[in-house]
Amino acid sequence: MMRERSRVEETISHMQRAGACSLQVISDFDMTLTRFAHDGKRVPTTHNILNNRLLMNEDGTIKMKELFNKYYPIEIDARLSTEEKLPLMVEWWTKVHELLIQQRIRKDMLAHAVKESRSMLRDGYRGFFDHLAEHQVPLLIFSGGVGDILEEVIRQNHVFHPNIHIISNYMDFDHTGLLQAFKGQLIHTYNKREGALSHAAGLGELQDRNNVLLLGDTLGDLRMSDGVSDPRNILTVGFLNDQVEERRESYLNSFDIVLVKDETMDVPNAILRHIISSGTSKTHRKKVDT
Ligand SMILES: Nc1ccn([C@@H]2O[C@H](COP(=O)(O)O)[C@@H](O)[C@H]2O)c(=O)n1
Repeated sequence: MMRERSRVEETISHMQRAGACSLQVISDFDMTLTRFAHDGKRVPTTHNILNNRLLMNEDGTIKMKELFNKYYPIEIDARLSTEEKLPLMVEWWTKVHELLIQQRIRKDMLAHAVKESRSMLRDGYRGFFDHLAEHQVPLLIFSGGVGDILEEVIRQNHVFHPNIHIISNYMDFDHTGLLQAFKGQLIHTYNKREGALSHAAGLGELQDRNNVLLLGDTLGDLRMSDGVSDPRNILTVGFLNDQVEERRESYLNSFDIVLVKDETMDVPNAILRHIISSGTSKTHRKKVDT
């Protein structure tokens, strides 16, 4: 579904003329680059991958599920405003991080937990990651999930390429490899603007790339591009995975393109193929300039 077809086409056409050298991709991770569901079951988020007997005791796994069941419906509730949700999201993340710290999670078990999990990137992910890397288009992954797990998921799928930058919640381990804290400022669904301004704006590689393809699954993700300096064209794609009828209107009013219960990267891949393949490449532009 599209908001205003002609405006979307015009934006894509501007981005295509500017080509790969002007482009950056900013994406959320959980339920945007990863699938929402597979075979009728939810695919775990990075936080939920930690909810594994290898890492947590039974009491811990029960508490973590209870917290998910309490706060996730609030996160996606179309009747609540961002302002109403914000303190509750901080409460959720804080409680879960405290719980994970109490569980004394071991760093050397993380890869194993990811391997055992049902985590899955969306169909067509390889084309997405490889194409961006091949054309040296930076991919900024901006996630309220757990950075260490996120990295492991993309590593185990063999797509952790050098063009990737990650802003997320990273674990801090003590000298024996036990989780003792989370590093830096907490990132959750609805404070991505602050993260964008304090982290993304400083990434040198992103300077002069004023065309943005933004991918997200919540309205909070739209703020991920707030750190882009001098943006020219921003095309936003929203994955509407859950509570479709309740949220359809707000997604259509907020994202340029809305993908409903689409577990693939087909649409972002088609847009990227169009922008990257026929646009002005770095080498071509240099030749033209000289
Ligand atoms: N304890 C938690 C906290 C959050 N989540 C989900 O993870 C998503 C955050 O990651 P993004 O990559 O999407 O920013 C968020 O949407 C929550 O639903 C969780 O599962 N457990």
